Amino acid sequence: MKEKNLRTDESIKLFKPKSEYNKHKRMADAIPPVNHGVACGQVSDLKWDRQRRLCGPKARLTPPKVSLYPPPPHQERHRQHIIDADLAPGKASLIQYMTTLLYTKEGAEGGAVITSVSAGIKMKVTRALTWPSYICIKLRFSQLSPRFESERVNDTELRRGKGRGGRRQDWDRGDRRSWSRDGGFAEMLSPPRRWRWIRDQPVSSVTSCVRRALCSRHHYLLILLVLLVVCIAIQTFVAHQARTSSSDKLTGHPHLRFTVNKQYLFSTLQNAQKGLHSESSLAIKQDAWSQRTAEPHHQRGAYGKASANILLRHVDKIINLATGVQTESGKVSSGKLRLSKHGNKLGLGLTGSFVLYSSRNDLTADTDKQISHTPTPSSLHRFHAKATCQPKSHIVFLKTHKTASSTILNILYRYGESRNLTFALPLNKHSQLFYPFRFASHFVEGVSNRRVREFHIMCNHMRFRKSEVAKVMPEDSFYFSILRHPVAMMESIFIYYRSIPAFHRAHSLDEFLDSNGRNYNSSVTNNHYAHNILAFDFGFDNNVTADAKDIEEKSSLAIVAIEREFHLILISEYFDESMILLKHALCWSLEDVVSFKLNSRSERTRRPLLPNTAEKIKRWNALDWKIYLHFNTTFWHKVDTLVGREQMEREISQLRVLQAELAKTCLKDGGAVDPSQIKDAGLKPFQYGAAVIQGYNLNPHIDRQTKAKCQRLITPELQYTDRLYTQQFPDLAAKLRQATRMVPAQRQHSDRTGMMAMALGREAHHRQFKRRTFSNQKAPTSALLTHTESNNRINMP
Ligand SMILES: Nc1ncnc2c1ncn2[C@@H]1O[C@H](COP(=O)(O)OS(=O)(=O)O)[C@@H](OP(=O)(O)O)[C@H]1O
Repeated sequence: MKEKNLRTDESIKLFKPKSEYNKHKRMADAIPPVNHGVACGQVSDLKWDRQRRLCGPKARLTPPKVSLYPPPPHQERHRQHIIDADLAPGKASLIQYMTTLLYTKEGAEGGAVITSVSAGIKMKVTRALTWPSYICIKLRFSQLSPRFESERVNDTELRRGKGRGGRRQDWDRGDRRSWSRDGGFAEMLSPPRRWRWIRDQPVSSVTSCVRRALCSRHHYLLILLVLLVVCIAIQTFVAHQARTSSSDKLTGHPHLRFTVNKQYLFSTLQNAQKGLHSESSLAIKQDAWSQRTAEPHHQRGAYGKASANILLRHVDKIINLATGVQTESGKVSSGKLRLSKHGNKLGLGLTGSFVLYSSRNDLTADTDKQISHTPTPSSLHRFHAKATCQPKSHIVFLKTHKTASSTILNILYRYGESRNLTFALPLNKHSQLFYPFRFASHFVEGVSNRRVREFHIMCNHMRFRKSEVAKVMPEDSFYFSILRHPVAMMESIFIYYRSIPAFHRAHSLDEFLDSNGRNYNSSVTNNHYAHNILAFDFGFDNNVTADAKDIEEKSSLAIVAIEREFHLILISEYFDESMILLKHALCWSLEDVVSFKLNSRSERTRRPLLPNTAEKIKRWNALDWKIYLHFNTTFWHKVDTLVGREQMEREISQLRVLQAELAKTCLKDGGAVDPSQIKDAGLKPFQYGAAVIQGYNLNPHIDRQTKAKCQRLITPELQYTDRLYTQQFPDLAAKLRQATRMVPAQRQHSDRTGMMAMALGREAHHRQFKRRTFSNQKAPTSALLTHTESNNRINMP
C-alpha cells in the first residue's frame, strides 16, 4: 500500500459557452456552500492502465470506472459528508472523474483543483491514498463564487499545473472525450479550441477499427503478425523474381534480345527466313552443346543429322516469331525470344545481346536450301552471330581423385572468393563432403541450420548423388567434372594410397594387378581407391572387371547417367584445352582459368610402367577405362563445336604466356619444389602415403597486393578450404578452434605439419557429428572412423 500526499498545485479549470453556463449555474446553486469528505473508488478495469501505456497517452480508450465505494472503516466518519454533499448529479461524476484522474496519474502525485461552472462547484483534493486498484481521496469542495460569472465562458481552457504530473496535460487532452460517456458533468469536458477539430472529425469506422486494433494487445500482435507475413511474402516474391532473372541471365532460360532492322526483317515471311539464318546459328551452337551432353554416343555423322533437326525446329520458331511480329505491321523493331529449356540445357551463358550481322547478301530466299544445309562443326563458326554471355556462378564440380582436381578446385576457390560467392563447404570444417559416403545435402555447412540462403559453388570431394546435390545447389547450376587416363591415375593412386588394405601386401603395382583381385576385398574400408575409382566417385558400383558379363551394360548406364547429369567432362591429359573449354562454357575470362599445377608428386615418387602393366590396369579398371574412352571422344567434339581447333590453339598459347608471366612474378624458384624446401608452413601441401607432394615458395620481392594474389594461386586445398570456411562461418570456425585446443596433448604431439592440429580438432567435432549424421547409413563403424580420418587426411590407411 502506498500513500501519497497531494499537492494542490495541479489545477484544472473548465468553462463552457455562456448559454449553458446559466443552466449549470442554477444547478450549482443547489449545492451546499462548503463541504468536504472522503471518496473512495474501486478501479473496475485494471487492464486499462496497461493498455494506456501500450497505446500512449492520446489513445482513445474507454477509461476505467472508479465506482464510488463507502470509505474504509477508518475513514467511516467522513462518509456522511460525501452522502450529504452528493446533491447534484454532476458532482458524483466529478468525484468519479477526480478519483480516476488521480488514480491513473501514476500515483496521483499532483494535487488537483477542479472548478466546474456547470456543476457550480470547486473541488480541491487535499490527500489521496492509492492502492493497485483502489483509491481514496480526501477532498474539499465549495460553491462557486460569483466572480466566475465574469470570466470568459465561451471557451474551454486547460491549464497544466506545476505538479510532477509529467505528461498529464497530453493525457488529459487525449482522453477527455472518453469522459463524455459519463454524461452530465463530463459533457463539459470538451477540448480546448486547438484540439476541437479533432473532436469534430467524424470517426470513421476504419479509423476506429484501426484505433481499436492498435490499442488492444491481441489485435496489435495480430497486426504485427500479418505485417510479418506480408513482409516475408514480399521478400520471397522479390527473391524469386531476382532469382528468375538471374537464372535467365545465367542460362536458365535466356531471353535473346534481337536488334533487328525492321526494314529488313520480319516485314515479310521472306525476311523471317533471313532471320532464321542468324537465329539458327545461335540455336545450333547451343543445341550442339546439349546434343553433346544429352546423347550418350556422339559420332560426327550423327552430329550433322542432329544439327539439321535443330535447324528444322528453329525454322518453326522463327516463322512463328516473324508472323507474330508481322501482325504488328512493322511497328516492332526488336523481339524477345525465349529459348526452349532443352536448347539451353548446357547453360552456356548465352544470355546477353545477340547482335545479328545478317545482311541481304548472306541470306538465301530459299528456306529448304537452308534446311538441307548440314553444318559441320567447323562451319558453325562461319555463322554471323556474335554472342556476349554472362559469366556463370552457379557451379557444381565433382572433384574426382588424382585427376588434377585440386588445381581446378583452386581456380574455383579463387573465382568465388574474389566475387564474394558462397561455397557449399563440408560440415564442421571438413575438407571433403564426407567421402566416401554418397552425398547427402546435410553434409554441407549451412544447409541444416539454414544459415546460407544461396550456394554458388560446390567443389569438394564427394561421392556424387545428383538428387541430393540438387537440393543444395540452384537449378541452373553448371555441372562439370574431370577424368584422367586410368593407367596414369592408377600409378598415382598406388603411390598416394599405398597403405590401403588392398595395396598392403603388394610390393609393386604389377604384383597387385597380377594377384587377380585376391588382395582386393571390396567390403574393406578405403579399398574403393584401388578399383574403378572414377566410377565410384560418380556414384556407381565400382566392383566390375573386364570379364564381368554386364560390363557393357554397366558402362553404358554410367555413361548415359554422366551425360545426363553433367554439362561438361574435362580430361586431365588435356588440362590446358580443358581450361579453355571451361572458360567458354562458363563465359569466364582467360585470367579466371589460369593456374599452377597443384598436388603434383615429385619425380622421385613416380614409377614408370611397363606396357603390359598398362593393359592390366585397363582390364582391372575396365569400367573407368570405358568411361574415359567415351568422354575423351566427346571432349574433342566439344572442342570443335564450342571453340574450334584454331581458336583453341590461340587461346592455349595465350594461357601459357599468362601462366609463365605469373610464375615469373609469383614464384621464388620459378616452379614447384619439394615440401622440405617450402618456407611457409601454411603453403605446404598435405603429405600422404609414399608420395612426395610438391608445393611452391612465394617470390619475396613482390608488393602486398601481388603477394595476396600469388598466395591464392599456390594455397593448397586444405588450407584454402579452411580459410573459406572461416570467412563464411566465423562463429562456427571459432567454436571449432576452441574444440581443437581441447584435443588431448598426446595427439597433438604427432602433429608434424601445421594442418595437423586443425584436422585433429575437426576430428573431435566430427566424432560427435558422425553419431548423428551417419546413424541411418549402413556403414560399418570402422568405415566411419576411417572416413573421418580420411576426411582430415590424417590417418588415411
Ligand atoms: N595442371 C595439371 N595438369 C596435369 N596434371 C595435373 C595438373 N595439376 C595437377 N595435376 C596432377 O593431378 C594429380 C593430383 O590430382 P588431384 O589434385 O585430383 O589429387 S587429389 O585427389 O585431390 O588428392 C597429380 O598427379 P600425380 O603427380 O601423378 O600424382 C598432379 O600432378
